[in-house]
Amino acid sequence: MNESTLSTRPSPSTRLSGQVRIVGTGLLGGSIALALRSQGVDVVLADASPSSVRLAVDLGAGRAAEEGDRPQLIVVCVPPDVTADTIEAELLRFSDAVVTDVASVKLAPLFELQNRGVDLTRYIGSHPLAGRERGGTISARGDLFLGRPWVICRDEETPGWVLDRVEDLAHDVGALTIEMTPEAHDEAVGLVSHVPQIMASLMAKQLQKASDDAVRLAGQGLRDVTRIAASSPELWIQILSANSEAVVNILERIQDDLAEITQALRNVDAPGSRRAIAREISAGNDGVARLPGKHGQNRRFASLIVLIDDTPGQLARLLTEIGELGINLEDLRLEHAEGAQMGLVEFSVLPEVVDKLTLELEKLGWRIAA
Ligand SMILES: NC(=O)C1=CN([C@@H]2O[C@H](COP(=O)(O)OP(=O)(O)OC[C@H]3O[C@@H](n4cnc5c(N)ncnc54)[C@H](O)[C@@H]3O)[C@@H](O)[C@H]2O)C=CC1
Ligand SMILES: O=C(O)C(=O)Cc1ccc(O)cc1
Repeated sequence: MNESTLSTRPSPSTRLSGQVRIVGTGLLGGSIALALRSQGVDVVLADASPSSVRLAVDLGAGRAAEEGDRPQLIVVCVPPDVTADTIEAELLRFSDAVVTDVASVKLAPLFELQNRGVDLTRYIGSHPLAGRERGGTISARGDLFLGRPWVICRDEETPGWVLDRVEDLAHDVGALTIEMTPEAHDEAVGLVSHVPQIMASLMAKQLQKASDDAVRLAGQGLRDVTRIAASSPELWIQILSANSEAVVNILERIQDDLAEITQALRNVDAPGSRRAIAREISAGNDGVARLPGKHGQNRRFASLIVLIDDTPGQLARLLTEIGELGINLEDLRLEHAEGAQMGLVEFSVLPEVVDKLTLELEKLGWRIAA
């Protein structure tokens, strides 16, 4: 698709009605832009790098920003260390637009803006918990946010209409909104995103000097725990230094566990050693069972997650349409994030029909999460 073929008529279920300006057209900005364009939203693109904008336009992510644009919503998708500057500049330049950002840390940019005395009435920080280990416009994907959590950090002073616009953005790209304070957000992502990055990098670092024979034996377990080790050091130095307190607290707890298991393994036959090792592994079993989507997983079946709007009759319509396709469902689980305007329906089906079901449901206009 190119500029001339872009439709600017939103599809009927789309909530945003006006123009959206994306500042920073890399992985996150490009992905948000592609998702909004697929819903028919008018998207304008800006980036410090003109070639990044041109590539995003070529990929069908919108049109280049120009004088006279009147965005109703601006989404700042630049690296964390220039996020506050960019938010301030956008609030000044567009005096009636709502501004949000997607930086992986929420307190540091907020403090920077507050210290400068910027009026933050039209700003809400947010963070989609969706990404990839590779940045850049070329890695952008319109389905990146389907079924993923999108944290919104409002405060008591945030007007309802400002909150609505950011919730509409998350809804239109297929994400599930979760309200949190910036403090709670930074502590939570320390655990679910920032420390996992360090653990993946440290494990992958061990492979640097491993023999070719050892590396050749690598199976899925190693791949699972090291995938995000391919992430950009430039981005992560910014994220980790902006959330160092939360990260250090967790690293210290892990250090204690590492010391315990190392000690037990040093002397496996000492009384209590085996019990200590089993306790660590079994605590890990309990932890992994808490991850959403990990309950009662049945490996005999393939699973498929469909997003439904939180309106009466949606689930019934979905089930009827699957019935009409003649596909048998083995199991069904409905997840409804509190406060979200969407539900996730997870189906279990025989592995040989999952591709057909995905294809047919997409043809019927349903949104399928990755
Ligand atoms: N990479 C990931 O998986 C995720 C990243 N984030 C957050 O999203 C933000 C963007 O990250 P990515 O898209 O991964 O990075 P990226 O490197 O793919 O894209 C960043 C873009 O911002 C542009 N840029 C840099 N400084 C700028 C400035 N002053 N003004 C305008 N444009 C500027 C760059 O040219 C680049 O195109 C970061 O704040 C990051 O913390 C959030 C969720 C996931
Ligand atoms: O690739 C993945 O699975 C990630 O989890 C990427 C990621 C990186 C940074 C974020 O703030 C959120 C998500």
